[in-house]
Amino acid sequence: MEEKFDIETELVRLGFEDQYNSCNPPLYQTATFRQDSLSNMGAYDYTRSGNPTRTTLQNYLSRIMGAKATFAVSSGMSALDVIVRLLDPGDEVIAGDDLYGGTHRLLTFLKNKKQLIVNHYDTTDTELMKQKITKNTRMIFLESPTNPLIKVVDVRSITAHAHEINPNCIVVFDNTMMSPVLMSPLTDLGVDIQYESATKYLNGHHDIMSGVLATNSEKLAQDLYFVINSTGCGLAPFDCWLLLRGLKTLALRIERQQENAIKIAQFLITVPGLKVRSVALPDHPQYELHKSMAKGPGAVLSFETGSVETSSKIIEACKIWSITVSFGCVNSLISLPCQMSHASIDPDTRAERDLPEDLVRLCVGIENVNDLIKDLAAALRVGGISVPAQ
Ligand SMILES: Cc1ncc(COP(=O)(O)O)c(C=O)c1O
Ligand SMILES: N[C@@H](CCSC[C@H](N)C(=O)O)C(=O)O
Repeated sequence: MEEKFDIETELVRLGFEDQYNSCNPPLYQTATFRQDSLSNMGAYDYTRSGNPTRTTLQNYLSRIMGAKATFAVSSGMSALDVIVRLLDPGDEVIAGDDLYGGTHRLLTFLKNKKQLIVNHYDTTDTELMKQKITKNTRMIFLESPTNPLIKVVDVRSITAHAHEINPNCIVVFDNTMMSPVLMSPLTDLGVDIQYESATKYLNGHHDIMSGVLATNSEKLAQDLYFVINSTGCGLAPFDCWLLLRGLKTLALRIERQQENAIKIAQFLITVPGLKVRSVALPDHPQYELHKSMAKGPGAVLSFETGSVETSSKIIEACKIWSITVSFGCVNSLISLPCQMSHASIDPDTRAERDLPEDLVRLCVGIENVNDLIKDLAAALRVGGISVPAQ
C-alpha cells in the first residue's frame, strides 16, 4: 500500500506519474483524444468524460480528503446541483437554516417546483434534529461553522442518528468554511458526501471557479460520476491545473489566515458595542464542540454593530479590506452578507432566521495583521465607534 503522509506533506508532494518525470502535472488542454483503432478507445476519449489533468487533480484530492473518490466540477454550486440530482421527485430533505445563500436558493427553487420536500431547521439544535429526522429523510445538508453566523453543528451526532434511523439517508456536508486542512468530515464525522467550493480556500487566489465532491461509497461515486458526465460540469483542464497549483500552499495559507483571524477577533472583542461571532473565541457557545471536530477556527468571522448605516460606513471606509463577496483568498475581504452573498435569501426569511441586516463579515487574508487591525480600527472610527487605543 502507498505510504500516506500528513496533509501538509501530501499537499506539496502531489504524487503523480509522468512519462518525462515532469515536476508539475502536465496540462492536457484538449477536448478529444485519438483512438489507436476502432476497438481500442484508450483511457480517455472526450474531456467531458475524463481528462488526465482532471484525473491527477482528483487523485490528489482523494488523498487529501481521505476519500475513495473525488470529483472536480465547475463551481461549488454545480457540486450541489450534482448532489441533488441523486434525489427522486418528492423526496424529503432536511437543510440547515443558516446555509450559504446560494444553497438556500437552489433548494428553494426545487421546493417551489414541487420536486423536493425541503424543511429547514436550526441544525445547531441536535435534539430538534433528532426529532425531525425520520425514515423518510433521504438527504441532510449540513454546514459548520455556518456562513455567515458562525454557528456550530454537532455533525457527528446528527450523522450517526440519521444513519441509525435510515441507513440510506445521505448526509451531505459543505466543508467550504474549513477546508480539508482543518476538518475531515468524511473520515472523522461519518458524512456520506463532502463538498466544497474550491473557489475559496482550496484554490486561494480567486482566479477560478470550482467545486469538489468526495465520497467513500462506491455506489455514490458511480452515481455522482454519471451525473457529472451526463451534464458536462467536470472542471476544465486549465482550471484543474490552476487548482493543482493553488492547492500546494493551502496549509500555509490557512495557517497564516487563521493566525491573523484569531488576532482580529481578539481585537474586535475589545471594542465596546460590537457583537463578535468567531469560533476562535472561548466564549463562543459551541467553542468546545467546534474544537472536537476541527483543527482550528478558520479565517471567517462576523460582527454586528447595531445599525446597517454604521456597518455600511465601516465597510466603505476600509482601505485594505476590499468590499468583495467570497472568502478563502489570500487577500482580506469585508462584506455585508444581507446585501451581498446572502441577498438571494428574501428579507422575510432572513428576519425569520435571525440573520442580522447589520452583520459585517470578515474574511481574513495573509497580509500583515497590524495593518489589517489599523485599517479596521480607522474604519470603525469613521462609523462612529470608539475604539480603544492599541
Ligand atoms: C459555504 C459555501 N458553499 C458553497 C458555495 C458555492 O460555491 P461557488 O461560488 O464556487 O459556486 C459558497 C459560495 O459561493 C459558499 O460560501
Ligand atoms: N451574486 C452571487 C453571490 C455570491 S456569494 C459568494 C460566496 N459564497 C460568499 O459567501 O461570499 C450569487 O448570486 O450567488
